Amino acid sequence: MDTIYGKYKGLKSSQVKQLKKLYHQKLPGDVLVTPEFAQRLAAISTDINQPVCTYLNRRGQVIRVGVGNARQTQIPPLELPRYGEKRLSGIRCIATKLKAEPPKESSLTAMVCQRLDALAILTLTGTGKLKRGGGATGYIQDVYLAHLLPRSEAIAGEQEYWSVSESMSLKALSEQDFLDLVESLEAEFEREYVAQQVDADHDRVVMVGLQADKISDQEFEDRLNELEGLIDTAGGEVLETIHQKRSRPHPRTLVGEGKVQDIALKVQSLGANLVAFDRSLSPAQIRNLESQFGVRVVDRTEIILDIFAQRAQSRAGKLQVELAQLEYMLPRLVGRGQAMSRLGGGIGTRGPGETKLETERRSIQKRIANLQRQVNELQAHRSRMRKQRQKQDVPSVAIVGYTNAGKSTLINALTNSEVYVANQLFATLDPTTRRLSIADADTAAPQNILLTDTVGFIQQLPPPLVNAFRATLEEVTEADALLHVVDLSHPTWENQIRSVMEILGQMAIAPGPILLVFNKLDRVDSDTLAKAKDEFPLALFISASDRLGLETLRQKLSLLVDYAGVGE
Ligand SMILES: Nc1nc2c(ncn2[C@@H]2O[C@H](COP(=O)(O)OP(=O)(O)OP(=O)(O)O)[C@@H](O)[C@H]2O)c(=O)[nH]1
Ligand SMILES: [Mg+2]
Repeated sequence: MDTIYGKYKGLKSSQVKQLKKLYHQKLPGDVLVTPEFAQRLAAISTDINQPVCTYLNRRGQVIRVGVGNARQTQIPPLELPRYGEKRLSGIRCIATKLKAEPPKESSLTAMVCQRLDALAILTLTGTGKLKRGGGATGYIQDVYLAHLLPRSEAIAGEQEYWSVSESMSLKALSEQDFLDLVESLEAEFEREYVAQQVDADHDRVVMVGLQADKISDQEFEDRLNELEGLIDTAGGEVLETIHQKRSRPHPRTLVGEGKVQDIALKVQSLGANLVAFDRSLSPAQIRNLESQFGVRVVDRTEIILDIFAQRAQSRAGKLQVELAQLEYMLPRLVGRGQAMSRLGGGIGTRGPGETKLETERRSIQKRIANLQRQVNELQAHRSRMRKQRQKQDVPSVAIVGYTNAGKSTLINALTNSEVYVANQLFATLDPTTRRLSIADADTAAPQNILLTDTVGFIQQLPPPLVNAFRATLEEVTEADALLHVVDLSHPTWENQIRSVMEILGQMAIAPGPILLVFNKLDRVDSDTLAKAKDEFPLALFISASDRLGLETLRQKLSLLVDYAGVGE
């Protein structure tokens, strides 16, 4: 109870003692601050020639004393007694300021991030008188009172997220009806919260991108657009995008300290419940960021995993997704566990909490081993099926490509099937194989081939997914030949080709011959078409949905399997 926070090093022990004594003060519950407390705080602050912040709960108890401004002494959200956009945190800050000027934006931001009941700023005169018996007078010049604004008011008034009073007297401040202020604010927050819940069946997301040196502005923008698409597919709504250029990521929080504050402010002011990063975050980074934002933090991998989890239909699909999720989760268990035990709070929870965590970890490891075994069985089963097909000498062709390229549309168009097609990322998770009859290139005799539609690729495919989906991906590597479908109407089609080739290159078994097929021709302008034809003279150009160029594709398919050396 007598820790002094902030920059108190170099203070005399008598001064530290004075600061610690502030913890013994108790104010009446219904006043913001008493003149006596304010003057005494100002006297200490004047003595040490530094700003001092005190944090009080609604019972009038001092719960934190810190040397420095409101930003430097702030309480991390997870350590606040209560936290959530529905209410205020129940803590107010009484702060001194050496210069006679209104509070700075960084202090106000800190107030928003902590959802403080109020922030009172006392500016100093630089002198004053100590009275006998410990009282003080004359230390305070101007007083400002700041508090959060309900969102509707902030938007209507095109103001910031806070309101700051004109300078007032200490007497006026101490006569403020404090309880009335916080109660009316909270009623408004509650109303907004309920209104928001009504149409909130989705996550409200603040998206964060970090632009490294080597990435061009265009590439960065494309990546963020893709992340927004992923969030949208996962069922979230991006309320705001924040980015930062930085040559080296910050080890603890990825983005810099100032940006962390910006993000926290946005989270609070927009009522977001999720922050999504366009990067992989380490378990420690997630932990640090969550404690600053007070809401869940996810990285790109977790979003992709979430989409896969929502999409998985078959037993095999669910199995592989669960495996990927657990593999991703295991190293992160420690962090979330600590956050949780802190929420549970207090003496006695820590020991058993850790033990429980250890048990949990072991049971997850067991489950992973179990799932691995099942995936191995699946892999063996698929491999037996393939062997059988090979015995029958039916050539197989797998359709691969970036997600949303039109692979499923193509297999439907070629084989009159009804594989699920949607303008979503990762619409297909489970491979589907269909028989296709084509005319042999040489003899014109009818020939059967097997066409397999598979899961789409994406740049930087998360490693746990690659591992978990190896049974599915083997359908690709074990096929006699590949059709690589590219959405030529997509602005980043060239990068998408590169990403797909990279992923294919990383597979254990080298794929057979690849036929490049540019799709969505109906939506492509002539310049792009000319460019693609120039760069890829051997490619085919089709529109799967408009059934354009499919006849040529059938002919080429026959040549392709001939070339692959099967089915003769
Ligand atoms: N304009 C146009 N749209 C197409 C064409 N082919 C597919 N689409 C659309 O593109 C979207 C994605 O098609 P899918 O066939 O589901 O793509 P996919 O490659 O299977 O995607 P994933 O399974 O998610 O990896 C759908 O909205 C299709 O209607 C085309 O030739 N032209
Ligand atoms: Mg598909």
